[in-house]
Amino acid sequence: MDNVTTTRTSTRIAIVFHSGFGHTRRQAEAIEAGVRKVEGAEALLLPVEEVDRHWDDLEAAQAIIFGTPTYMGAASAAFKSFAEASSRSVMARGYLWKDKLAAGFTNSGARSGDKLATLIQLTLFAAQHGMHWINLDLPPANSSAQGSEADLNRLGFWLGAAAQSNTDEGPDTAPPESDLATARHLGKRVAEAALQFARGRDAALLPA
Ligand SMILES: Cc1cc2nc3c(=O)[nH]c(=O)nc-3n(C[C@H](O)[C@H](O)[C@H](O)COP(=O)(O)O)c2cc1C
Repeated sequence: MDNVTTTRTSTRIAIVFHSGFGHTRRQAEAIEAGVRKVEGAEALLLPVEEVDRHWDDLEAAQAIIFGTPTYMGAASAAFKSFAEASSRSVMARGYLWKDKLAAGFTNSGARSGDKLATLIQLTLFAAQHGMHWINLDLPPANSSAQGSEADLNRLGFWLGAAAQSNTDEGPDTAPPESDLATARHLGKRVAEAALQFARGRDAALLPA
């Protein structure tokens, strides 16, 4: 049974992710929920294990949001495998992702957990494909006496959405709601930007 879900509308946002134990999948599903909030946006939730049957669907997307757990201070081996496969299936066939929008998210056991290294890795991956990176656009929170664990962007990242899952909790309770809300924010932001780009491109193609 195919594990891919889609919602039908016009501008497609693909979410390509790996999750070894289900925590990063929760974050990916929150990103998808954020995309679905935007009228005119279509979400494609795609585990890296199924990418081989969906390269064409990725080519048809206006934006691709990349997600991976942070393992050993970097993207997981399964995500890296997908990234390397894109060299043959996307770059070598004519830089098929050039000028698409890109964004990223990661989840780990520790609060920092060296997640920034993973987000930078995702940014470089997108840049190698000639994509335009969309950042998180949320002020860093939980950094004052008034702050709390319930704050959006409680972990204080700028480059993408971060989540932290206690290592003794399963994906039913981790990551916490604040990190899922942060992920929903990123999904919505990317979908809005993708619609702006798509409409701008359409307008630019009209005769003057
Ligand atoms: C091989 C391995 C390496 C890990 N390395 C890190 C790490 O560098 N930093 C960290 O904070 N957590 C690390 N963790 C913890 C995971 O990031 C954490 O359990 C995460 O929630 C797993 O997400 P998943 O359920 O989507 O696989 C590691 C876990 C594994 C299995």
